[in-house]
Amino acid sequence: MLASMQGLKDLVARLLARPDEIMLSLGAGGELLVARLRALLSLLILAMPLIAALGGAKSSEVVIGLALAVFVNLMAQIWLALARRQLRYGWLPYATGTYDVSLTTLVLVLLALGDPVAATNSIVVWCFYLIAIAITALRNDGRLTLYVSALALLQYALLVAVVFSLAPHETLVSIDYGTASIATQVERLLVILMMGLLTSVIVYRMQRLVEMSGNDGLTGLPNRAWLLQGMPRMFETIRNDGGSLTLALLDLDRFKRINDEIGHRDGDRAIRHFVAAVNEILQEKERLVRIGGQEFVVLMHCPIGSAWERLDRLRRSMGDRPFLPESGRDPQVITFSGGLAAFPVDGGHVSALLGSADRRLQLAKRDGRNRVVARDA
Ligand SMILES: Nc1nc2c(ncn2[C@@H]2O[C@H](COP(=O)(O)OP(=O)(O)OP(=O)(O)O)[C@@H](O)[C@H]2O)c(=O)[nH]1
Repeated sequence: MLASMQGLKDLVARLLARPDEIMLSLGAGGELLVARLRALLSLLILAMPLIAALGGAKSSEVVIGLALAVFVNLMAQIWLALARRQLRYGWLPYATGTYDVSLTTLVLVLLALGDPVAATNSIVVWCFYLIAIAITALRNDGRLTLYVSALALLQYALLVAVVFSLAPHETLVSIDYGTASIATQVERLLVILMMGLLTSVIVYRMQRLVEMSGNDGLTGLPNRAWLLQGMPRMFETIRNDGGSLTLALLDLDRFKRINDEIGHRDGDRAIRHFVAAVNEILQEKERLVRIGGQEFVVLMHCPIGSAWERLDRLRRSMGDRPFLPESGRDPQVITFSGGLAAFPVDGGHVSALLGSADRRLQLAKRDGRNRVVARDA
């Protein structure tokens, strides 16, 4: 019971939180997918007034239908152009979500002008509320799903209230659409609510999976997958806003020997001991990433000279904080070697920067380990 309450609290907290950069970047990809889908579906809408004309609809209805279809296509192209700019516009998913829901309401209002029951009993148009909510799952943002669901509930409830209070009682029976009943409308509102809750759970689950695939189980640190996804964005921010970035590649020295001496379990704890020490020197927005067994990357927002000074100070301090194995074996001093590379001087993309840092790490190892190298020999 306590565990399920905790799970629920976690779900709500996560849905209301701002997604991190990786999640937002995946969401921007989802926004582009939605925009492409919308553009494709809008083309199909163009065919509807033409089919209606062939079926003998009134010319005024065909003209209104055609004008609406052209408007929908124009908007779809505008949303597509904006979505192509990826993360540039944080408000875009909210604008497109509002548009999708409001367009559905608008079409229902237009239907209501001809036949009030069409607004309350139409199945096809009403389903677009559910589609608008479902496609928010592709944006990886719980706040967006909650917002679009609440908007759909509110707009549809208002529409129904207006139809029932303004339309004369005898018009609430239609040959084409049947009878408008309050009970059916309450059911429809419940279905919208259920779709909102279901989509929220899908977003929560997707966020958890993305997080798990980008995190290391032993230390909880981001992993190589996270690094490869997150770094291009970090480069872009530095190119646009300025600032310094130094990548440090750190590798524990002779860790095989330490493992042999204290055992694998204590070896794991020694890795966490090292991670805690590095975390202490990190400043805001700097990240430590575990890219391999005993290999780590530190992303530091400072010039390479100060990065070297900070890491070398850490290296020297490791002797003052030996690791105490649980097995009762002798305390172990954990040392590391490091290679540093500055963006963009030593590399303008991930593999070039990692390559420069690795070259310098190998120099540190070759020169006896327990040292940090920031220049090629
Ligand atoms: N306990 C533990 N050991 C690990 C983990 N990942 C890698 N290792 C060990 O780390 C050791 C790395 O050994 P090597 O690559 O030979 O390097 P090294 O002994 O550190 O020597 P140098 O890097 O040359 O200083 C291996 O014995 C791995 O088993 C882990 O998650 N836990």
